[in-house]
Amino acid sequence: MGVLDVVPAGVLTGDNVRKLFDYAKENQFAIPAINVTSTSTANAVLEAARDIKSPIILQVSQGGSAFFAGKGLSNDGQKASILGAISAAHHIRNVAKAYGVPVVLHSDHCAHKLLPWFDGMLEANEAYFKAHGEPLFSSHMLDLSEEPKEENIATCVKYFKRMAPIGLWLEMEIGITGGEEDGVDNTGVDNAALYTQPEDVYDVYKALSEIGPNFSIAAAFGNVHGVYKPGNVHLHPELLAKHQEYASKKIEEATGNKAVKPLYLVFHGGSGSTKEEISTAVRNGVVKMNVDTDTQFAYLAGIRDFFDNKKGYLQTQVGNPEGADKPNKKFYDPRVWVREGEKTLSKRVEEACTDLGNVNRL
Ligand SMILES: O=C(CO)COP(=O)(O)O
Ligand SMILES: O=C[C@H](O)COP(=O)(O)O
Ligand SMILES: [Zn+2]
Ligand SMILES: [Zn+2]
Repeated sequence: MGVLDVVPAGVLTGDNVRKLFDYAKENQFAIPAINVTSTSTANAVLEAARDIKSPIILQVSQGGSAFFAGKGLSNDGQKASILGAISAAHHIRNVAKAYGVPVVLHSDHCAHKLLPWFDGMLEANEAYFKAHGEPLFSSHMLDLSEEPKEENIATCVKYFKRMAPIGLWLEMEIGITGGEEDGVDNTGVDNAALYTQPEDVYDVYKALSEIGPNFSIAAAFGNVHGVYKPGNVHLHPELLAKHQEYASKKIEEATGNKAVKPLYLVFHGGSGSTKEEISTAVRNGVVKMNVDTDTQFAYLAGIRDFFDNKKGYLQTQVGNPEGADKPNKKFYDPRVWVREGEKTLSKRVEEACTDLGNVNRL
């Protein structure tokens, strides 16, 4: 039995998202969530998933969404980020089935000051639900981890009550991801905030599970966005086992039911992580790992190497090392050099899938 026996190809919504994550948890693998900023990057990620027969998660950040709509648009009131996220979602929905893989369509960190972006996407989901009986996206992340815990949870509860009835998954963050995210600079946060405690994770579980089962928790275990000199990031994915055990114990006390690894956990800052850190995280119930920085670098690599290797063909429209009258159109056509970035991006996505055990899963 494979993933396609459990969920269909194309964008998943509602309980299908949970069915996919349950299947991943039961079979000890996780799915990478790759940040996409254009149709080119989105297609390259889908292509990788198709080639290695894997389900995949595509996500847009607030800045990535604005880029999708075009940097030339004003982002006053998050207008461009809302429009870009909707455009990305429609594009991905339009092509996902053709790639033949199940896709989770997600939006990334949304801090308090970015809530108007979230509100705009939520309105689009509600309108789409009215017309099609399912939301436009699969899931969204709320990141109120900079706020006091009570406020973080209360805001998640408020939004989840609106999301659950239309079949949207919620990812929330408790404990802070270090480094930089969307204009939020977490480079100097207190070290303790980078490691979430089991009691705090359970508080989230308790509050959200009263509304519905379709949510995940990005509990911090030293995660940092970006890639730094070795030794600067101290990841402790083994701590995630304590969250699962604590939640199991509390659930059993409250209901009498035994729950094995009841939490759906999310790994932020996947770039630069070791294979060992990744497999420990998966063993402890991580179902989604975000990768952005490494795939950004991978997209550049193909284009950079093309420019280096074809330098003599890219200086003028006519004239190259093969002759002064030779045209260079087939070298400067963006479909040629952008494609080189797509190929190297696809390879890096395949590597992320391999690290997570997400290969040949359809
Ligand atoms: O967590 C991420 C996006 O939310 C990605 O982090 P990296 O850029 O470190 O891979
Ligand atoms: O927050 C983490 C993601 O890598 C998003 O990054 P971004 O804001 O640069 O798009
Ligand atoms: Zn955060
Ligand atoms: Zn993140």
